[in-house]
Amino acid sequence: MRRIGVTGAAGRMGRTVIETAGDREDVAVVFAVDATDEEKVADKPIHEPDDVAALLATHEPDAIVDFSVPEATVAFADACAEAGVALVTGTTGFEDDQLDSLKSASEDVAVLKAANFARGIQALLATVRAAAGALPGYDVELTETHHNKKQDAPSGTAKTLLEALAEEREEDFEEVYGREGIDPREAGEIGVHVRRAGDVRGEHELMFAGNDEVLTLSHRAEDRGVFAAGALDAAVWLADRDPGLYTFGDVIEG
Ligand SMILES: NC(=O)C1=CN([C@@H]2O[C@H](COP(=O)(O)OP(=O)(O)OC[C@H]3O[C@@H](n4cnc5c(N)ncnc54)[C@H](OP(=O)(O)O)[C@@H]3O)[C@@H](O)[C@H]2O)C=CC1
Ligand SMILES: O=C(O)C1=N[C@H](C(=O)O)C[C@H](O)C1
Repeated sequence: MRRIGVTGAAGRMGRTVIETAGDREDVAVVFAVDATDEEKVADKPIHEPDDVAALLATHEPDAIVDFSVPEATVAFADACAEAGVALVTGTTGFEDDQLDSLKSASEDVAVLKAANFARGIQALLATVRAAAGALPGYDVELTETHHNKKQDAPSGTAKTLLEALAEEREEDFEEVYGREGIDPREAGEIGVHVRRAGDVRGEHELMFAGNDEVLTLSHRAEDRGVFAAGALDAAVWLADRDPGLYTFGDVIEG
């Protein structure tokens, strides 16, 4: 049984992590932290972000599972590094200096950062890499859709998909965000399109078009439970790892 602290616990994902953990026998939530005024989520008392160092010392968790906001994640990573506790974070929207801070923390403890904990996204990444290699010169357009409360755009997953394309595609490309007016597509562009509506959990679609054919690759998360389950799997996997920066792909590969 792995002991888990949850940060961002009162958010959409934090609540789902607590609920999902409650249905599992391999993890137990030993504390919950959020900036909210709410006193409890499920049966877990909510502690203030400033209490994290004390909570780590008192409860000695195996890992923190974090879905919060970038500046908070950086503070939690520093506290984890100080306490020798592994960190799993699904937070997205980091600036470069914040990513550097996570990298620094990973010199002291195991840190796993993933923009998407759905296993289907790992399969999509592998398929996108294969398509990018097999279809040189094809036009590529990426569309992502999320709920109307999402803060960052494009999504962390969209950025990860673009990184995978950049690694595999022979030609350099430039990302173009939406189009308007007289603005014809130029060779080497990848159009990135962001939609925000309702409570869509998360949809990503890549279109490869050329040679009189179109290949469409897409993934749709149907419930936040898929992200929570992946993050908890990652925490169980990460608990005994050496310091370093890990990906969800590392968990899937075993
Ligand atoms: N990797 C993945 O698979 C997934 C990643 N995400 C990412 O996870 C993050 C959270 O998403 P979601 O749950 O929808 O967002 P929410 O806004 O619902 O949740 C974030 C929570 O973090 C809290 N928070 C803000 N500041 C702090 C702080 N300093 N310390 C502790 N908690 C704090 C917020 O409180 P308050 O509202 O009071 O400010 C809120 O309760 C986003 O970056 C999102 O993109 C989401 C789904 C899946
Ligand atoms: O904010 C969300 O909801 C999601 N965020 C992640 C991202 O930015 O890629 C993953 C998922 O699609 C849901």
